[in-house]
Formats: sequence, C-alpha cells, structure tokens
Amino acid sequence: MDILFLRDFRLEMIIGLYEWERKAPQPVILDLEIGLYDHKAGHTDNVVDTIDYAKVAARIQESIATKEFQLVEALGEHIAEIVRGEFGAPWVRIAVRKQAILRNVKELGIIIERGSRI
Ligand SMILES: Nc1nc2c(c(=O)[nH]1)N=C([C@H](O)[C@@H](O)CO)CN2
Repeated sequence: MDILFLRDFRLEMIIGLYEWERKAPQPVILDLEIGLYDHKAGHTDNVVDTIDYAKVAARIQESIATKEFQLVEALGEHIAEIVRGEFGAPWVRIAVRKQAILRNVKELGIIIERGSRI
C-alpha cells in the first residue's frame, strides 16, 4: 500500500482538560499517514487519481477553526473521520502531539490507526 504523509503539521487550537488550557489556543502538531487504495497516480501523473494532500490539510485546518476538544484522543478521531469519510482513505495513522505541557516532558499525545492496510 502506498502511503501519503504530512509531517509536523502545526495547528493552533483550544484543546485540553484544564481551565488554563481552555483560555487560549495552543499549538498541536500532527503527523498523518494516509493509505491509498491503489498507485494509479504513479502511472497517470494526475492528482485526480489520488488523494490531494493539500486538500486534506486545508480541510483539517478549516474543520478545527470552530471546534474545541478536551482530549488528544477526540482530536485524533475527528481527523481520522475526515480523512477516511471524506477522502476515502482505507487506512490512516495519526499522531497528535502537544508540546511543553508537562514539566520534564518534551512532547505527549496519541497515535491512532483506523481502517485496514490493503
Ligand atoms: N489520555 C489523555 N490524558 C490527558 C489528556 C489527554 O488529552 N488525553 N490531556 C491532559 C491535559 O489536557 C494535558 O494536556 C495537560 O496536562 C491530561 N491528561
């Protein structure tokens, strides 16, 4: 299976459990891996035969503009639903990373996989 990826995709959003986290947007970094059904675009050289990763990035950005989350789990699920439901990816792996939130921890977050590798 071919896999598109977007690495270090930075968003600013309200996310977190604590009152201080809900007062202002904070950076969230995403790493996305998006499985493709086939490798047709490798032969046709045409973006209509694949998933346009620029459109995925724009859609995610747009979708979080009016949303708030408490948990990194919920943000990961939200993004998985967009990538699979709207772009038809059979499989997705998403890492959601928050930075400098806990003392002595550089990054924390979650990695989720949804769907099946084909
Ligand atoms: N499993 C999780 N645990 C915690 C989360 C989370 O999103 N998932 N979030 C927090 C706080 O918001 C954290 O970012 C600051 O400590 C705590 N635990």
